[in-house]
Amino acid sequence: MSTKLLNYTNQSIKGAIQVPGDKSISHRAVMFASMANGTSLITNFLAGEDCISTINAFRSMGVNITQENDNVTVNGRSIAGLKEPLVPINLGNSGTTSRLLLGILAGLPHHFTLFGDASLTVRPMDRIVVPLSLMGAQIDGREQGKYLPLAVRGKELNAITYHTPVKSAQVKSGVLLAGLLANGTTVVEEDAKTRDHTENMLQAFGVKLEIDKNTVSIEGKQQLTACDIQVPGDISSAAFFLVATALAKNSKLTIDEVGLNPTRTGILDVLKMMDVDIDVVEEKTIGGELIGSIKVQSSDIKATTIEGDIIPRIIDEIPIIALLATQASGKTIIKDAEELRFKETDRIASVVENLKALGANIEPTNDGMIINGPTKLKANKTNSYGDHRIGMMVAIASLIAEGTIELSDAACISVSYPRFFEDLDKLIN
Ligand SMILES: O=C(O)C1=C[C@@H](OP(=O)(O)O)[C@@H](O)[C@H](O)C1
Ligand SMILES: C=C(OP(=O)(O)O)C(=O)O
Repeated sequence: MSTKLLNYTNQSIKGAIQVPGDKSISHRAVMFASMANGTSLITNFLAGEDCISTINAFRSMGVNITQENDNVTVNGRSIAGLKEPLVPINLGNSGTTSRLLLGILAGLPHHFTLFGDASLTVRPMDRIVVPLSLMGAQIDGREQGKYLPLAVRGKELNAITYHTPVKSAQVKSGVLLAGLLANGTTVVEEDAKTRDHTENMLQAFGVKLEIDKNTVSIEGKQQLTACDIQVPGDISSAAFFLVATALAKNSKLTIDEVGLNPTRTGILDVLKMMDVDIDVVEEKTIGGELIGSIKVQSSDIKATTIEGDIIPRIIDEIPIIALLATQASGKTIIKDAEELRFKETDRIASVVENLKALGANIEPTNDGMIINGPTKLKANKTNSYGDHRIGMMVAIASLIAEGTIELSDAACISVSYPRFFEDLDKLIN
């Protein structure tokens, strides 16, 4: 296991940066291009481990995909042309690959076996297996298909109307993709709007959808037509440097070409609520995705309460928001975020354990955490437990913690941000 020593104490962040491509959009680009007729070019693809798992899954179904750094060319085979893989599909660490792919495989006339790493194997799959079974899917695994490994025997599927009990873009997307292969019109309703990259990109590939507030309808048996995709920078990766700059002394940073899809920009709302000095410029829309730049500088931070419908819009940013809250004046309360318990780690437990080890005043609750600040942080032993976002949060904590932090399992950061430390080192002076 890789241990990294982190000593960035009192460094400033300065300059301009473009973060790597968006993870959610990169996954979908490979999936939809593989299912399309024709050749699609994906630029600024995130070559992180999770998205490579998606590429490998479609290669095993006979799709010719060439990847050179962040350029990916996909020779789509059409949905009907996807072949039965001869080997089990390894989903690695990727929840997104698992839930979306299950939606596609459930309706193909083949047999599939799927497995993942130790973390993915204990993440819930019943949230997608249950609605797919209602559509006629045959999926089996431990505890009625609650967990990987799973066996899928593809079937003719029928449309459903499904109200998602969890606020999850992965569930919404998996059901919509099954709906694309099914007979009839599938409708997915959600209580709060989750990220809508599936809806945006399916339309770019020529699929017709109806969207009415938090309800999406898709008619089955539509074909996808190849489409070039330019992936915007990942705001979830940018979030680490936004918070780093707000926390570090004499710091000023511009992040260019970053995705500003409103279903993803909850972090910008939270930064404003906490008095962080940021300025956002919206520049263009490509493939239904808004792109622009964000400027941020060192700030005096104020505590806040974060709850309700904003949670799905910041779900992956909560670990780094928790670090910011340790330096805010007052009590920050994060609630309605029980979904954090089902990520690469139980992120309520792993955030609290690591920030406590660094001296923060933070307590877990059932559905979030309470943080009292500001507290001076001090180096200690920390552990990502294989969770990329926990690893990056600890690395950013090192800018304000006194001494050298020891981070166990730092290598997992390459799941979503392989060049994270190179970028951090470039910005420090
Ligand atoms: O659809 C997606 O690309 C994602 C949805 C979210 O998961 P949930 O749908 O489980 O909330 C998010 O945490 C994950 O990083 C990516
Ligand atoms: C939760 C995440 O990803 P996934 O669910 O795809 O593993 C994440 O990237 O923080």
